[in-house]
Amino acid sequence: MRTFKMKELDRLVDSLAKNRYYVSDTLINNELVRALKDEALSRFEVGEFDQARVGRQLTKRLDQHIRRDKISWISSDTNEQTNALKEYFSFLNQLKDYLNPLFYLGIRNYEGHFAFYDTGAFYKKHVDQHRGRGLRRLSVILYLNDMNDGDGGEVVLYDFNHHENVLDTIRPKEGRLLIFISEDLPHEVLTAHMPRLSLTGWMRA
Ligand SMILES: O=C(O)CCC(=O)C(=O)O
Ligand SMILES: [Fe+2]
Repeated sequence: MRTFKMKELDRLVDSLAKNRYYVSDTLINNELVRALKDEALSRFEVGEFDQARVGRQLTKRLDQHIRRDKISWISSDTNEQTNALKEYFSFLNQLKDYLNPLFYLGIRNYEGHFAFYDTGAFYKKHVDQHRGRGLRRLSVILYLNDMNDGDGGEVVLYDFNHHENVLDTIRPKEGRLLIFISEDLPHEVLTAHMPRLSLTGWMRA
């Protein structure tokens, strides 16, 4: 089981407290990233990705105005998980145990899916959790391929006080992990100009 480098966890805590988000290229080891990517690709090959929906009440056409990614949910039942997902869950568990007492987050579980943004796909500005309305505490996104200059697909984070102001623009890179406080940061995914693969999830109370 992976143990953290304390230094990096300290940085994560500082950054979450100060900026509401944290980006790391080293927290998840390369082998695990590779295995998760392989899993995403094999799910894709067997057609396990479905068009993502925004809300049950919306029509499909409206959904496609807001988001165009395709997703494949992961089971939280360890009996149904590959070794790669088991290891990723164990990482999330350790993270939960570390962060809960520091931020009073009360995180108990996790829901997540692989996401595939084909060329032309995007996800318009949104918040993952409206304040006081639900259980998503932390958004955790692991990017599974490199997007280079001109490839699009960057995620834009907006300032928590001034929702019009860009806080940061993050380019996906294989193994890059983005964590942010779900109800604090509006964000969007810019149009991808080449396929973009990620593992997106939420640590929930
Ligand atoms: O993939 C990303 O960078 C963000 C995805 C996202 O915002 C979401 O699925 O809610
Ligand atoms: Fe989101």
